[in-house]
Amino acid sequence: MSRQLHLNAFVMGVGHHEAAWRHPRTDERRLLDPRHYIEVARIAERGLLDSVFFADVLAVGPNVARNSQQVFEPITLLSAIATATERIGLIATASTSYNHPYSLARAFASLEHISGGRAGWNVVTSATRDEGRNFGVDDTVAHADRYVRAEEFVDVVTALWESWEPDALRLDADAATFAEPGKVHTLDHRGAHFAVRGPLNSPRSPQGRPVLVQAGSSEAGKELAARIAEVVFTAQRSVADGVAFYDDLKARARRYGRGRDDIAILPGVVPYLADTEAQARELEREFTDLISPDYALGQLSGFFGFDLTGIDLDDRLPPLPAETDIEGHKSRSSLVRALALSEDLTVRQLIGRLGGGRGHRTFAGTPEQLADDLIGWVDAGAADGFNIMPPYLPGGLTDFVDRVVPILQDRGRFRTEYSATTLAGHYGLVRGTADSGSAGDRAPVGERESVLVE
Ligand SMILES: Cc1cc2nc3c(=O)[nH]c(=O)nc-3n(C[C@H](O)[C@H](O)[C@H](O)COP(=O)(O)O)c2cc1C
Repeated sequence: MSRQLHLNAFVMGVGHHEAAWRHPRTDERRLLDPRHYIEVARIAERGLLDSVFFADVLAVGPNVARNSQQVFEPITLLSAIATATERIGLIATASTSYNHPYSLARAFASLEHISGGRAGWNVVTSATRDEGRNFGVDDTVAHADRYVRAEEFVDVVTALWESWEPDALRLDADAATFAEPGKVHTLDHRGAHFAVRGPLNSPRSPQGRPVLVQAGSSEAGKELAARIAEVVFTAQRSVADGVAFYDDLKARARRYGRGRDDIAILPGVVPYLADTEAQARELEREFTDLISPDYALGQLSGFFGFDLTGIDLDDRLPPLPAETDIEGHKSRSSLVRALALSEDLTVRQLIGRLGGGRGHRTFAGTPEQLADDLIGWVDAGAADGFNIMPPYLPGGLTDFVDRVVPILQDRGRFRTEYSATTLAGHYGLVRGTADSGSAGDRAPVGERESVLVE
């Protein structure tokens, strides 16, 4: 049977295009309205998508005057969405650089319980200097150091999630037994960055633990993904690049003893859909025309850690730091540079091309053409599915769900009903919840001094 696609809706404000909030197809007042995000998640659920996903950055974006900002903290927002949806997976971004594993493990465990096993964590290391400055860090933290901390952070969080054995919770009021102490374990973790005793003050969750997602494509990012990620978001612009990334990541995962189906790889795509290709291109142009160059140059400067504001828009990019010298978004800086060089773009043309998805691939065409394209990528071995990034919301997602999903279904490439209740189930992840972890080696709570719980 042909491979089924996995589809995630990447939700950003009133759309991914940086000028979406200024386009008549959106209502910018809805940016601050939780009902907008609930509506978007319900549209995605109506389309039987695997999940919705929210990104997060811990600082105001490059130009607060010129661009709409992400206003809600994702776990908080997804907790509201969880109560208004039934089946769709809920993926939140959270930083390993500016959080603590215990509190983050607890927040995600709460989302797990609130949603009935639909939570996922997009693990990011927070690449920008402005984020550090909000947490007492003045200088950019070295890329390698961020990933070393991330590796330990994820291990501690995972161990906390697994600190309760699946059947530890008894809830037996007659026997006055809330939980079986012998099945709730400490970690006694002492590492380079964290000392965490555990256990987590939240029982094992419905899907065992949240799904781990990763989206960094540098060497260190791919290594982390290969070891721990179950879903990978990535920005690949051509089938050839997609195949190279896909094969590389699956081969790395094999070295960690993981199978090909243990990781779903989802490149991003920003779809402009219309009845004809010409109309779709015209729609894309309408958005491009609304770009504010001063905002776009701020964002471009952020990718390279190099001030490009004030550059002549009709010039080519000046010589820029190499990926090896960039401590921020390594992989995205390489992608943007390659795009500019390969097509000999002026800065004006480059920011036009980046406006829709910050370097992610854009697609302008008919629903049929997009369905063909997506299936083509999967059949070429470049993807297991896609991160759908509507340029405007909710309309861009409605069009995808109403016009592209049915074509994928007719071709037998997408589910016609949910067969699972958990996020891991939607992605077909086989994980041994009952036997995962080596909790048995750790000290049961009953053998420790008692903790006064208030
Ligand atoms: C689809 C997608 C979503 C991302 N979302 C976030 C995000 O919400 N917050 C963030 O700090 N980085 C985000 N990133 C960036 C990566 O997680 C990573 O930090 C960045 O690519 C730099 O990592 P690298 O140097 O390993 O490539 C995202 C990347 C992709 C492809």
